[in-house]
Amino acid sequence: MALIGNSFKLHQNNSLSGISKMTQSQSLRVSIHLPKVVAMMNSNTRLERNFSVSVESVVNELNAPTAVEVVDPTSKQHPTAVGGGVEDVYGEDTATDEQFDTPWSVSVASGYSLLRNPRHNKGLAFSEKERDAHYISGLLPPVVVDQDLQVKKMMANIRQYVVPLHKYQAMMDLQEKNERLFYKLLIENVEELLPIVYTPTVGEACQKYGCIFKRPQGLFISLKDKGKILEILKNWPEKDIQVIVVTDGERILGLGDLGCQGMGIPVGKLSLYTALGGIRPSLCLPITIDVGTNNDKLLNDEFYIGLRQKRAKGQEYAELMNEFMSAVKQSYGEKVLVQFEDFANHNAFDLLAKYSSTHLVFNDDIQHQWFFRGLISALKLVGGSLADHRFLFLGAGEAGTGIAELIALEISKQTKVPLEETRKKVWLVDSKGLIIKSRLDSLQHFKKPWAHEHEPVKELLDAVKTIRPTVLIGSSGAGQTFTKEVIEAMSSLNKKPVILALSNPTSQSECTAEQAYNWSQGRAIFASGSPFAPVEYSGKIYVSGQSNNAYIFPGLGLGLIMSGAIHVHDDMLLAASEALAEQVTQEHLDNGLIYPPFTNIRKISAHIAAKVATKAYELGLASRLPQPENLVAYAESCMYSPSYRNYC
Ligand SMILES: NC(=O)C1=CN([C@@H]2O[C@H](COP(=O)(O)OP(=O)(O)OC[C@H]3O[C@@H](n4cnc5c(N)ncnc54)[C@H](OP(=O)(O)O)[C@@H]3O)[C@@H](O)[C@H]2O)C=CC1
Ligand SMILES: CC(=O)C(=O)O
Ligand SMILES: [Mg+2]
Repeated sequence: MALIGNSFKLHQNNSLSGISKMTQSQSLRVSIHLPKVVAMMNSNTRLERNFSVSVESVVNELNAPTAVEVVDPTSKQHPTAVGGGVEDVYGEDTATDEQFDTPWSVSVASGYSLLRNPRHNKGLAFSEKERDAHYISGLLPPVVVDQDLQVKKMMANIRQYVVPLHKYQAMMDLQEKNERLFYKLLIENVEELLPIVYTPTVGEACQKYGCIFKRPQGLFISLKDKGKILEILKNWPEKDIQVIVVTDGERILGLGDLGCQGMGIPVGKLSLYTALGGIRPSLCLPITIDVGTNNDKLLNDEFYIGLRQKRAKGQEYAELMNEFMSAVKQSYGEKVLVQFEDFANHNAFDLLAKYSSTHLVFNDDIQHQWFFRGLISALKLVGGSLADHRFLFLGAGEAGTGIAELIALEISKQTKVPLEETRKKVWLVDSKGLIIKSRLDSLQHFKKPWAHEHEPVKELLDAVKTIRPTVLIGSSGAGQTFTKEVIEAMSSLNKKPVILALSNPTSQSECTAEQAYNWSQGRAIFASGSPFAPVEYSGKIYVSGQSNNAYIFPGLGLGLIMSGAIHVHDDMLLAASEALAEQVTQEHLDNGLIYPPFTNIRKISAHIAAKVATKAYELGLASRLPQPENLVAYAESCMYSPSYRNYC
């Protein structure tokens, strides 16, 4: 909870600072969640004890009990109850009911510290009245500007940078200085800024995270914290967390093991939860679990910021993850959503399977229902039913086998042919070649269902020639593997070859848009994980789609939170992907786009959230009752708005 207006701060160790600057005439509002306080008083935990002391301290120190107003924010009369009025007791928009589970540490920002508080800082947009009321007159030049002008100015600044990483750094600086302006910029310029805060630039940011790290953007939990993870979670300033994105940094995009520097990924994903899905920033917590790294370059880099040891595995790894997952539940309750991100496949499948029954978890590197819908759109352009097509994947890991299974399941559903049979429509190539029966014994468990009868084939080009796929999907993390020969072979087999290069970032994309269109003489139906600029081929402009899970997880998260879902069910993921598919219009398809543009992503997210929530209610997995009548409208009303609040 934050209070604006007095030079006063309550610290977790019970001390008060700046109290002498207060006069009795200055009023101080302390807004608390009364039921929670009762719980706090009955408890012995560090922060909770502090709270009871804190309110007393405030009253005693001021010697003016009437100056402390204790407000029950659950009261209907409370001015900030819903939708964010002008008053901003919580320091941010308060749109969902969850708002009342506020943190109980009190921090009061004013004067110089207010300008350094990213959640409340408005920079030159503080009005004269606010400047007077909050002791910031003189700290800013006299001009007062509105937020729109600030957006215009920041965009001009960012556009001056030529190097994408410099744009990334400018965005991160902004996020650390003025959170609302950061989100307004991102929301209003999503097509331009998504490639900066997300793939591809976030990949380079992770590679250089050791050098660009400035201030905490999330929590680092390492092997050294074993036995203390619960305490570490308490060091994060927010106590009401609803979404965690966690990585252990072992498979960062297609860039491999970046150890502790993988932090850029949870930070980037969570900024999309807010910008694209409307989940308040304070509810989001990026976490990196540092169990070491097997990346020798990092281990030998004197500036590396993580543990300098090889990765822990086996029991040591499992115990740390287990403590983490328990601590998360104990700290934030059963309904905190944990998204596993960019774990290597030897851990990712097991973690998802293990915690699916006990926690609200999902992994968008494995669960690709959204992609499947894009594929259906692509096939509309080519013709034929799903069962008429043959699919070849380069890459048989989390993404490849996850998508392959969805395809086989859907063909089985449509044709009533058993799954074991429909899987034969799908072939996968890994680093050792085509996955076939004779390799069965040495295959990882997730590859085994894809081992079909065939002669050994080592190279992708030979696999294309012998399997004769209609759809080629890149999920290898290996850049430039769809060579000219491969795409020409696909084009000689198909009038309209479907080529989907999913690997991120751009450097790891199996081919570029330009290559796909040039080498197929403009006939390819192409989409990629990271965005490519439009391409001109033979006088025609080709705009390729971005096939990326960013379409789905922000809306999915919002739907889970607003329904109070207690488990992620596959049908909810399917509902999310159906909602996405509904947003693809005939006009998009006519332009070769199999996904809608990101420009309308908040609207898309509201639809996804509503479909997910509807499914949660249908399945009896929603805990937030009664069910709102119009879930799309409700989703929209829950969304975080980055507009400034009025502090007077
Ligand atoms: N667009 C999107 O939204 C998403 C994109 N991705 C991207 O997909 C890529 C793969 O991710 P994920 O499946 O999790 O990774 P995994 O590590 O689980 O799988 C990679 C697979 O690619 C194979 N492979 C690697 N290099 C080659 C090569 N040169 N030739 C043939 N096969 C190769 C590996 O073979 P082997 O098993 O033999 O080692 C493995 O089967 C990443 O780049 C990631 O960024 C992932 C999720 C979503
Ligand atoms: C997009 C994503 O999650 C990945 O490339 O891993
Ligand atoms: Mg990922």
